[in-house]
Amino acid sequence: MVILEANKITKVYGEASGEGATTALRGVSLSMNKGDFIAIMGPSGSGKTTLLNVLSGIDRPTSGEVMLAGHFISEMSGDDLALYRRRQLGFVFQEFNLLDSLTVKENIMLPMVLEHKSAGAMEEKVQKLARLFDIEDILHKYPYHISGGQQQRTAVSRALVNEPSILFADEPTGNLDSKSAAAIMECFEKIVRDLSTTILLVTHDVFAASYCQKVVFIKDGLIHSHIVKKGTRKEFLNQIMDNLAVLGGRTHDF
Ligand SMILES: Nc1ncnc2c1ncn2[C@@H]1O[C@H](COP(=O)(O)OP(=O)(O)OP(=O)(O)O)[C@@H](O)[C@H]1O
Repeated sequence: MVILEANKITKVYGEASGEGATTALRGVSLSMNKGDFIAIMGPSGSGKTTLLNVLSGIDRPTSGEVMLAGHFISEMSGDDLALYRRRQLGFVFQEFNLLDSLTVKENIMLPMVLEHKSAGAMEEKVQKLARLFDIEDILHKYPYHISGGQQQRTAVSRALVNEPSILFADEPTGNLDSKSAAAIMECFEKIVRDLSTTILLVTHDVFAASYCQKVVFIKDGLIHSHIVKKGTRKEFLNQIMDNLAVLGGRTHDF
């Protein structure tokens, strides 16, 4: 089942004919099926975040179409799109973006509260996600009393609470130590395997990308190449490094 279909996406920031115009995407096409787990990698400034923002309706393409779960989001009005994003899409960012005045449990429930779900349904959902992400013991705590890894696992639970068609993650391990990063990526693997969640993530982190099924490399606003995991995660990690070396740029650009 096709979840995401992007066709010849371009994105120009500023007046297209003006002096300050920047062409961030030059005709990107991408397709994802239910249960796909894909990372986008590329040098700094290659257009990764722009692509994620356009595919998820945070930003609009200059030209091209984006279809998400059967809807052409590039044609939706602002209000419809905002509602669609809230109901159908999940987001995780480098900054955990939790509300400090709410407990872990209340943070996770928030998207369900906005949808006026019943108390029983919310409780059941929170318990299920808390078990899955090993945060059952901290549900009553506030974000500033838990670790970065626990905050990100809370943020992922919140992103999944309304059962989104797809989860978009921009540098989800960017603020985490390697152990917490591994925990998050293992959570992603688990939800892809057990719940058939569809995940698209942007990352500089080769280790994080090695958990994905496929890595798409972009350079100068165009898809340069892609690789699909066939062997072990370690083998895939080495393959990703080789591809990044071919892509060019300094190692710390990735
Ligand atoms: N709001 C904006 N206005 C103008 N130009 C922008 C804007 N956002 C991004 N750009 C430009 O578009 C290009 C692609 O940027 P983008 O942030 O998508 O790259 P990236 O691959 O995510 O980079 P990084 O890895 O450094 O986060 C860059 O040249 C950037 O300077």
